[in-house]
Amino acid sequence: MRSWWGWGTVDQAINDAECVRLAGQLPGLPDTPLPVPDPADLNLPAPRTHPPASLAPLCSITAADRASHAYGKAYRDVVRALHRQLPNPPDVVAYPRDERDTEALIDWAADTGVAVVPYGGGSSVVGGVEYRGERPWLSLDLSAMDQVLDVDTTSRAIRVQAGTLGPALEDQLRPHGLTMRHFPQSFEFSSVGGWLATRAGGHYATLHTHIDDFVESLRVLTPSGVSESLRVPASGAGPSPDRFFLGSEGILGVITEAWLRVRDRPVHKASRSVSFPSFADGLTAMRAIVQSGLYPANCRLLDAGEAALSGASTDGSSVLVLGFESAHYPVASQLDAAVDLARQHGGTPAEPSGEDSAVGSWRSAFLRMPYLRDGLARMSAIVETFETACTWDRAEELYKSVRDDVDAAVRRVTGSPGMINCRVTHAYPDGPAPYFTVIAAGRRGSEVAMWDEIKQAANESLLGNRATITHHHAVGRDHAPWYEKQRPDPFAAALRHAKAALDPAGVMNPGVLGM
Ligand SMILES: Cc1cc2nc3c(=O)[nH]c(=O)nc-3n(C[C@H](O)[C@H](O)[C@H](O)COP(=O)(O)OP(=O)(O)OC[C@H]3O[C@@H](n4cnc5c(N)ncnc54)[C@H](O)[C@@H]3O)c2cc1C
Repeated sequence: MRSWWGWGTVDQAINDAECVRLAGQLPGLPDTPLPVPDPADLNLPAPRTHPPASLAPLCSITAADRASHAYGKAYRDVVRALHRQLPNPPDVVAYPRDERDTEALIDWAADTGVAVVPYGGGSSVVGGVEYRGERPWLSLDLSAMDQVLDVDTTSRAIRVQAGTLGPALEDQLRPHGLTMRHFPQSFEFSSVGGWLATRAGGHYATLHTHIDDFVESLRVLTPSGVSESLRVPASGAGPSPDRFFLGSEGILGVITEAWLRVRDRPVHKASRSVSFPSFADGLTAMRAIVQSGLYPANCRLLDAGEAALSGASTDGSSVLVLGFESAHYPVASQLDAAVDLARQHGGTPAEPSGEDSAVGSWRSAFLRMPYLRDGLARMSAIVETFETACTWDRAEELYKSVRDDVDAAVRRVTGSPGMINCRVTHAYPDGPAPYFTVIAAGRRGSEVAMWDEIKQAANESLLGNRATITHHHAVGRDHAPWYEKQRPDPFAAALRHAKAALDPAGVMNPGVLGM
């Protein structure tokens, strides 16, 4: 059963004793975890609108449905839910079965001024699925639209419905020997439509990183009609309709289907980790590897704090995790070439022995991390991440300056030092995408305000360092003020006009992307 307030499934959540044990590692936290409220006890405000009888069978107004669709899965969402702060849950949650249902729901909303918030897996960490305005609102949950509808094995592409979650997608591709290999950390509980609407980043860390790279064609239901792009491998015909809707985060319409590129399942795999005396040495080695024409499937650099936290190293070194894979040819020689480059830049490779233990520790810690975050949140710790990208010439400076700025903010807000760790999750020939984790002791009842102040400092630091406000977490409502500062004005004006043309009643996800 899915957790209504936290990450993943209820059975995987950290139990009370484990929460207390985890919190023991961070001085200054309370002795007991926040209890998990039952949605039935939340006293949610009564729904302000009701769908017409023809749509009622698709809709729910139960406390469990409304509470579980009130927020995404950011730290501040989890904490607010634990503190029973749900003043503005959706008035109605709808589960359309197909595009026709979706269209009928949007028509009703546009006619009655109800805001529509598309909901895929609900894993947004930027306030993307949480409406903050005054209107009644509908959470449009696409989870019933979860089928791969066509498999073109000749061109190796699939037509898939937007509500399909990561595991259901891969399950439907497996019998064909195919895979998409787009693995965001949230893979298990995020959807194809959500990936497309937020320009998600998968953890195959070079070459095909963003979902953009997989798109052949999109079908989008806007309040003004359906937009379906021509399905071709590439096109130079004017501005791309697919690029226009990618990252639109539900403000222009609902992505209902997509044709996406897939590939043969890999059978050859090789991985190894390399340790470095400093993060700067690791960055130099990483740059050499991604500029060499080798394209590792995994190429991630953990700083000393991150490596220690995930168990990948205990001696203060930074660790580069490298992996190659192919469906068609052995990859050992590519791994050797990358390890050689790392060695030339001061790296010490781990002994090659089957599944490298640093690689294995990092991977299991990575998948377990969201559950640990929730356990720590129940103990009133502050645990959150943010991410960015910049060019290589500024990477080292960015790392230092963001860490210093966030460290100062943590000390100011909490009165004590926190842990600020970094990993580079994606690497391009022209720059890395650093991902920061902040862990600090919060004060019970003030956790969200404390985090918001730290996050504000982080965003200002990214802006000051000319790094993007987000590499793959999207803009949503939380990043909108900083996104607006980075977005060119003529482009903002064009987007505003486009939204007015496609969504004249202004009902589609108001507030997101600053629209
Ligand atoms: C623990 C954790 C780890 C994460 N790791 C990653 C990661 O590795 N990479 C990454 O990119 N992101 C990551 N995220 C963020 C999040 O998972 C992504 O933004 C993801 O793409 C959202 O997909 P979703 O289906 O959950 O979308 P939702 O959260 O349901 O929606 C996200 C936004 O897209 C809109 N939307 C959803 N579906 C549609 C649709 N069909 N049509 C139009 N608009 C739509 C929503 O209205 C909302 O604005 C992580 C989040 C968490 C909590």
